Amino acid sequence: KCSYKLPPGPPGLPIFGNMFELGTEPYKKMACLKEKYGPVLWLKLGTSCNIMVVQTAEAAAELFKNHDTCFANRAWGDIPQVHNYCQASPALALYGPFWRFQRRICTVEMFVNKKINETVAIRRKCVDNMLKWIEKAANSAEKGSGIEVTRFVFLATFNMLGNLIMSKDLADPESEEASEFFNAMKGMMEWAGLTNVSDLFPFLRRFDLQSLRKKMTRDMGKAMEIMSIFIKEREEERKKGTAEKRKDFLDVLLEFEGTGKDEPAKLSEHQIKVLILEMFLAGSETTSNSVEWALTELLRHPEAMTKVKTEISKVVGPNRKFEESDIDNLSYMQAVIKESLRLHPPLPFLIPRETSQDTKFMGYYVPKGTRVLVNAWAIGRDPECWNDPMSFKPERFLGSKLDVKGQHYELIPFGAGRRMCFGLPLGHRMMHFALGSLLHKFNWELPDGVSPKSINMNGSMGMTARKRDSIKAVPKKA
Ligand code: HEM
Repeated sequence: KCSYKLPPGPPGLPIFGNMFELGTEPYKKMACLKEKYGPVLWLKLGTSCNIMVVQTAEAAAELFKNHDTCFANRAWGDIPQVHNYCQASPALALYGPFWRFQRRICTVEMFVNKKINETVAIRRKCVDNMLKWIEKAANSAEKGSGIEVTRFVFLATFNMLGNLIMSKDLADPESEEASEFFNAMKGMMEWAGLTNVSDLFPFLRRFDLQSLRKKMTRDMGKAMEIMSIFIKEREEERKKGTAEKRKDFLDVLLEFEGTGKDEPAKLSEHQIKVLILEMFLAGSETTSNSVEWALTELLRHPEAMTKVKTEISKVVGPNRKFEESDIDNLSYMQAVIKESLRLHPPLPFLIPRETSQDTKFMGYYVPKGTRVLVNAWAIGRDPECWNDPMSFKPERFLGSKLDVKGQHYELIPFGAGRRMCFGLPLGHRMMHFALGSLLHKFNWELPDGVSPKSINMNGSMGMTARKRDSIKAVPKKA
């Protein structure tokens, strides 16, 4: 096997490898290395973390078409093992029958179009609340100072998921139980997004130098404890027959009876809790960040803002609300979202995969246990694939068949292949509905003293790549 070489990469330091070379936006740094090292990059972080980075659409096509199974495992660091989370998590599951079962049940019960269409009213209610919160915040903000829009989009997305899954508003500032859950989840998202020294130097694991394991154990424990209360409440309601008529995802999971062969006979409470937590972790920040980047790009490009507003005015008009059913008729708004996802994929490396065996990839030797990152950020800005790749030009998608569904490897914000995002249909719907409603209800302006050119477009890498400075904008009633 050693007649093949490892992919090329910068030599790095002894012991530390390349860990000091990547900065706060590692996807940008890695994209710069493409020129020197080509489509596949090799990095070493600390003493134990070997990373292969796929940097071009061509290399991504090779991975997803010809090596997908061998690259279909996920890497487990120290943190996801807290409370045995990764044993029951679909996003971290090893590629196999339990993961397949989880994907099937989530898709059939939550993400097929029929199910999404049955829950329009839930998202309507959450978006209406979001618009009310924004109006209230705008009224109490200092004139011309702007509000942090993403906060409200995040709360609305969180509530959409809470209602779809458990028929509960979980980001309600007036309920102590709900806000405790919300805070615990926010903590989990923060700890999951930090680089953990224990993963780079496993011999340091027992010291937990950043206290990340401790903090994750605390916050995940809290979230699970509250979930146990929700589950108990629901079981009692079901016994008494006082549960709501609409079956939500929690009901589906509690009622599940499988064959016990390639699917479990019943789901344990732990499996139910992890599956539900995962929907929040995977679906809330990704969606609200996508809306934030899209709104930011529109504020930087007033001509695109005018076009999208004109389109919405024509299709929706002033006398009714923006509805999900309008989305299909708004080709420019769809192009705005695609263009924004091209430039700012919320998961710039997708979710890291891990090789399940030694393998040969594009002429290189890739050992078992290598972490595989697909740099969707670099691919979305590759001049080989895109004309004028750094410019925000939604028009490039008008009349084009390019989409984000994992068939066009130059545009993969939701990934591709077997491990592609299965929340795509819901995420796509929530994103368009939230952005469309924000644009329909308000005219957005930059705060006093901020010009389109002065907006800081730097990102920062946590669980997702968010804007480093959250965008502030002034909503004026349209
Ligand atoms: C704008 C919104 C979203 C974006 C950009 C996004 C992006 C992604 C990406 C890039 C992956 C990894 C794909 C890969 O490794 O090839 C992923 C996986 C996943 N996403 Fe999403 N996602 C979004 C919304 C959602 C929503 C709303 C949910 C559920 C409520 C969700 C649930 C998941 C799950 C469970 C996985 C793991 C799939 C697996 O490992 O098999 N996502 N997502």
